[in-house]
Amino acid sequence: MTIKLGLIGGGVMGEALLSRLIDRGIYQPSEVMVSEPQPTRQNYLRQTYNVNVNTDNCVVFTESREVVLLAVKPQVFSAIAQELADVLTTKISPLVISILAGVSLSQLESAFPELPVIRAMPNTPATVGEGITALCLGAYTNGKHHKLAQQVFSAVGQVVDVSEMLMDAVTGLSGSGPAYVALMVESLADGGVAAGLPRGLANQLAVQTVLGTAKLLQEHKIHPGELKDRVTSPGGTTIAGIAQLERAGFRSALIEAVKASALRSQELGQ
Ligand SMILES: NC(=O)C1=CN([C@@H]2O[C@H](COP(=O)(O)OP(=O)(O)OC[C@H]3O[C@@H](n4cnc5c(N)ncnc54)[C@H](OP(=O)(O)O)[C@@H]3O)[C@@H](O)[C@H]2O)C=CC1
Ligand SMILES: O=C(O)[C@@H]1CCC=N1
Repeated sequence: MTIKLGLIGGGVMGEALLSRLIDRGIYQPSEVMVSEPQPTRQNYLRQTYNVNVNTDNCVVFTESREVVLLAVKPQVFSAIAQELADVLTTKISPLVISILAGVSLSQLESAFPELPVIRAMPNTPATVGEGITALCLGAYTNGKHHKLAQQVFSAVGQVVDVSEMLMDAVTGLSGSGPAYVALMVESLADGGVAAGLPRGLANQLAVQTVLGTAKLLQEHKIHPGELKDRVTSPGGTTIAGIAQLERAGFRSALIEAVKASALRSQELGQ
């Protein structure tokens, strides 16, 4: 069977994308080859997804006919680029898609000269098809490459095209954002426990509150401020809670978190 998708790095994000792409039938397991250094992880990926697994990134690259997805840490990017340098050819090349935080199109195009590359920033809700991925296209891509990337990432959620100057900000917001939301859910549940709720019920209330609020904002397309006003009765419970959040600098903390993450993304690309 021809390998269509090569995945270099089958960690958290690589697996999130892999699981959904296979589940949706975008790629058959036999059409996928993953490279991973650790034998335990290799066995896990082979057994869980029935995909081909290899330790040699060059084999994964040369065998892949459609897409090579780079999903390693940005810190190992140059080592991988050096490894692959010998097998690069402009004759038949897969589309290279990098999801590495901070690594720029110009760095990708220096590593893969004259090859079609796309810089993408997905997020972990991709695992359940509720991700959002920002794409920016390299100079050697064409409409077919763009369509292919859209097909891959629309299988795991929404897709937006952005100019590269926005990619660090996207990383700070939607790339890292699931961690901030998870922290908020955990804290809401802790608050519920502090107020006397059993842990299981507190977790359920916290998760569903965040999920339902997001769905309401999305489906009714209302401004978050308006929704806040709808919940806030005069002299009621919510305004007492909001006053406390404002005292603790809640909004500012989130703004600064997104800015710090965007800055770190910029640093990782230097
Ligand atoms: N996690 C997230 O929410 C998101 C991550 N990203 C980006 O995705 C990339 C991967 O992140 P994440 O999945 O969290 O990280 P992980 O560490 O979970 O995954 C990276 C994987 O690559 C493997 N690896 C290390 N060296 C090599 C190598 N030389 N060849 C092949 N595989 C190798 C690692 O193995 P080992 O552990 O043994 O070193 C690991 O399994 C990062 O660049 C990150 O910026 C983008 C969006 C969201
Ligand atoms: O924390 C990180 O660096 C990666 C990039 C976006 C989400 N996780």
